[in-house]
Amino acid sequence: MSKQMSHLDDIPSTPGKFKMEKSPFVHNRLRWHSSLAKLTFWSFIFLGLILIFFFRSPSSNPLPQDPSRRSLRTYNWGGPAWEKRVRSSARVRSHNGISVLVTGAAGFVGTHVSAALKRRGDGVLGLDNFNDYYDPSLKRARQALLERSGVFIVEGDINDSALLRKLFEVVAFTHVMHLAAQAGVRYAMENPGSYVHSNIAGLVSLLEVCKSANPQPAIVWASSSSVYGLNTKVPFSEKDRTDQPASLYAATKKAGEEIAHTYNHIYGLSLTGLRFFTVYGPWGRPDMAYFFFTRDILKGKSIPIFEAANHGTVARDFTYIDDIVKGCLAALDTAEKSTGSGGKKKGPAQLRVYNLGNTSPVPVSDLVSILERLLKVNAKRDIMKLPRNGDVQFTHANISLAQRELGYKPSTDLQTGLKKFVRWYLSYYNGGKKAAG
Ligand SMILES: O=C(O)[C@H]1O[C@H](OP(=O)(O)OP(=O)(O)OC[C@H]2O[C@@H](n3ccc(=O)[nH]c3=O)[C@H](O)[C@@H]2O)[C@H](O)[C@@H](O)[C@@H]1O
Repeated sequence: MSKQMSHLDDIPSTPGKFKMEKSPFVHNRLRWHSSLAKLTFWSFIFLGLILIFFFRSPSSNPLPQDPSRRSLRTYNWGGPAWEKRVRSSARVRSHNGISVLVTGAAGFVGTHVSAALKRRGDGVLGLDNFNDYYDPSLKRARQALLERSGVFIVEGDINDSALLRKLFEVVAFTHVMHLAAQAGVRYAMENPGSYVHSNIAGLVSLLEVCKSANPQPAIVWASSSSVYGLNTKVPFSEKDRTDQPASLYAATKKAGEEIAHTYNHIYGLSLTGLRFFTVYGPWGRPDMAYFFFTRDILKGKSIPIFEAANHGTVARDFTYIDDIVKGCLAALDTAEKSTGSGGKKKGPAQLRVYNLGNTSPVPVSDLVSILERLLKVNAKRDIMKLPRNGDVQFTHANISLAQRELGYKPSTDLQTGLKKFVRWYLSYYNGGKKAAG
């Protein structure tokens, strides 16, 4: 940049005057024209560089988020070959199987749910925008994994109504497993717009298309334990208040639950919200504490461990991915049909919300101790005050409703689950030699 500036500095700001002093009139005119051409030329170069800098800048930021730019991204979809792949991926291969559109299929939970559905013979089509909230190469690796088991992931955004309508034209999905979202509690302060874009506008865009589809699908979607916000009564029950969210992320998930109510009420869509409690496991999300603690312990880097006021314990009801997958499949299997058609409600439809947690909260410092034992490395603990940017002190799920109605019964404790995570982590990142994103 400074080099270009120096070129610009060479060009006099009043070229005519400058040359008048040194040359006869004709020469002056010629030199004036050539200087003007030079000025124009370098101005274009300068402008070009600014544009290149502007468009390239997101990739140099580890968490580049401009949701509007994301939605401007164009995706290639359509055409006979593409439709054939869509149909084949969504084809049901077992007796009584269902055909499911899984949004966020290249995400952590989306990948595991898609693989599980495919394994039992259901039709599965994925949808994902492969955004760069965290290392997209991990999403590509999950995509490759799913591709090997016959699941095609369509590349596109849930805000693209034309694409969603096309998918429903090609396949009469019986169910939608909606897992596409802007996740993460603390990041909401950095990029609030991305939460509104994905968790509110994206949800409405999807429900609009679902309500007009014929037949309407039943929808199961990811809400969050964070809707319990600042509640102090534990364990958290579905009957408890959810009107004091501590982060914008939580507020958008809470808004999602209200939006679900509206679409159920007006259009007869069958809707089930699942409040996930800090899901972890192999192929997990690098923005989550257990994941980047592992990376940083291995690197010998210190890790920030949050502590509440007066050395109060910060704890989470960490829930292993396989238990969550079982809960998701049970929610799909028990979902009743939507009752509307052609955008019109024909009768009351099912509206449900369930906690999917582990029912045994673990302090974050104990999580670190387990990781130290599994990695055989001592962590450099940096005890910090719990930041007031969305974090809550603890979460703890009451799961009796999910137990009763979904047969949900989590069976993996944190020690066992983290062992599986660490084994995956070490093999995926080549024994820690390759850096995690
Ligand atoms: O259960 C949920 O609803 C939410 O669970 C997680 O949110 P969170 O529980 O905050 O998960 P992490 O960011 O992995 O944090 C886990 C624990 O580690 C603590 N932590 C986090 C980051 C850090 O640097 N240090 C630290 O001690 C947090 O306070 C928290 O107690 C997910 O990131 C959300 O997307 C999800 O919706």
